[in-house]
Amino acid sequence: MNIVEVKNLYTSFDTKVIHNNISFNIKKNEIFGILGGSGSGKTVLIKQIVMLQKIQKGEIIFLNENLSNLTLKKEENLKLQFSYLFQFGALYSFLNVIENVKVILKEYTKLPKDLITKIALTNLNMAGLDSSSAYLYPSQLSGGMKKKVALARAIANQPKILFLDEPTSGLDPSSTIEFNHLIKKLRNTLDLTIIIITHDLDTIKSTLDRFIILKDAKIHFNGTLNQALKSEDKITRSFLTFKKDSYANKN
Ligand SMILES: Nc1ncnc2c1ncn2[C@@H]1O[C@H](COP(=O)(O)OP(=O)(O)OP(=O)(O)O)[C@@H](O)[C@H]1O
Repeated sequence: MNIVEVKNLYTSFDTKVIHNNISFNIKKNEIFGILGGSGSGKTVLIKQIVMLQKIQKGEIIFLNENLSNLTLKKEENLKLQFSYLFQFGALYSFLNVIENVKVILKEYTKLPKDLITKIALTNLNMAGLDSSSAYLYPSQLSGGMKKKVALARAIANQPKILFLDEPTSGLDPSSTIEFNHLIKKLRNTLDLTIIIITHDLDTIKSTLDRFIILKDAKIHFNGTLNQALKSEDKITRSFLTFKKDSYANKN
């Protein structure tokens, strides 16, 4: 089953074409990667799928709904089905960890306070944090812990789909590996479909089921890691190596 179908999507700003009739699908339960150099249109693409940016030409079918002709009610309904973790997914600095998670539960549910606290703690545990971190403030957390709190918040409203924009940026290699494990675990335990914008080699190699590479406003590659590893195309391969001057790392 397809969760997202992008059909002949065309996007331009002024005279610059960002997506030139691109088409691809994202399947249920996939961990799907969107790769591409800086400015290749990855964030715009995700923003169009999550209805934060207008579709200019072409179609996006999201959970069987055509985003170009949604009623307000359908749009509201769709928005309940996913979470979007922004690139610098900031926490509220004036709220402690558990309050940061509770914000979402208070907004989306009418559950009693003690149950909200229990659910928030469960979400924190699922995101790899134990209850001893629950009453710390963001300024007292490491970068990796902040990402986990943001992830706990993103899963609090029980989404079916999670969009992550460069979730491991700024993390050291071991925190990156830990975060990638967590993403896979969450996909399995919560039956999620996860869509990730990433440049991270560990994420590409260990976490993604399939990915696309955007280049020159087109889909340059669409396939699995194994298919990419067999490819002789230089650009595709540059996303699989750490070479300092590679296309993927020019950012
Ligand atoms: N609302 C907008 N108006 C005009 N131009 C825009 C708008 N949004 C994005 N762009 C331009 O579209 C291009 C693609 O932007 P986008 O943010 O999708 O790139 P990206 O692939 O996510 O890059 P990065 O990896 O650097 O985050 C960029 O040239 C950007 O300046």
